[in-house]
Amino acid sequence: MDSILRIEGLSHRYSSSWAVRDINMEISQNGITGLLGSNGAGKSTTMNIICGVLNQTEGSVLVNGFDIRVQPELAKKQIGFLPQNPPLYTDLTIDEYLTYCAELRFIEKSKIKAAVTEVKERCGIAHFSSRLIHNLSGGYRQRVGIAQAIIHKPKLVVLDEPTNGLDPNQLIEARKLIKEIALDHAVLLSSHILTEIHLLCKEIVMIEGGRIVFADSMDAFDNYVQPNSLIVKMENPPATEELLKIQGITKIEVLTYKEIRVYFDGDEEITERLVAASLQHKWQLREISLEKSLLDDIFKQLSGTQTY
Ligand SMILES: Nc1ncnc2c1ncn2[C@@H]1O[C@H](COP(=O)(O)OP(=O)(O)OP(=O)(O)O)[C@@H](O)[C@H]1O
Repeated sequence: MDSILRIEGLSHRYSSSWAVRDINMEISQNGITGLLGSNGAGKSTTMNIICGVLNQTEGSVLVNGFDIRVQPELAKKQIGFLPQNPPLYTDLTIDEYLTYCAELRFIEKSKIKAAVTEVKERCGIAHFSSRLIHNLSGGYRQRVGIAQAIIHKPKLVVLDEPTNGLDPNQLIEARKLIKEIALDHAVLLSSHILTEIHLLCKEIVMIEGGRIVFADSMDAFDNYVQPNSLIVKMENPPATEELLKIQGITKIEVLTYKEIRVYFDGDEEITERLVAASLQHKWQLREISLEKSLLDDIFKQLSGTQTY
């Protein structure tokens, strides 16, 4: 794989307890990779190490080929980081703050103004250029945080719970912005919310108790947690035996007169077969919904009961 980030055998211990244990992962040059895990799973620790904010106890992190411990300056040039608590100077205006960030990133003096203008446009904050950051809403502060993370055009953008605490409208806007950024950057994003990762990411790395419990494409994750039951509502439901004749259906549970739970194995083409049978026999199908596993169940399933 053409990777921008390669992590090998990464472990970290705070005083006596291990927060992260033997993390191995690789992410490619573009697209969004989601780091999913419940609170305390080790997401921030991993991200802080990737970005050189924290020195790991064991293992290595290579960013675009540069080891964050051996060549920290070169490695950090490749990274833009939005930590869980955005490092904003709230007494500065957006312009002042982003100019300062550009200087910290060693952007050439003559190019700073253009870089600030470009990033403000991209993050939709240009109209608030002279507003003090403490007078911005949470959503706009987050945009400023993202702006400082991409001002130097890093290859890898690391966003630690970037959508946390945003209201529904801000959430939609933030997702849009992150997707847009991923068009020309590799993005690693953490969240404890499966839906968030699902909506945004093409790859998913799930950690629990400091260890990776699942790492693959979002499609593979979907297959892994593939529901094997459907709720079906029909005006004129047939007898259970009729439904069991449909290929793939393994069990029927009658919930109410017009509502049944259908268990199936194999792929989701079962929905097409059900629709076709309903049309043919005039069962008057009104609704079909796949039953998705709850995140808690998936966590339990993936993390097992391992203790260490
Ligand atoms: N500075 C610290 N000193 C001691 N233990 C810490 C420190 N920071 C984190 N931990 C512990 O390390 C483990 C992993 O924490 P981490 O913050 O990386 O998890 P997280 O997945 O980011 O969770 P959250 O979403 O709640 O921030 C937790 O058990 C946490 O209590």
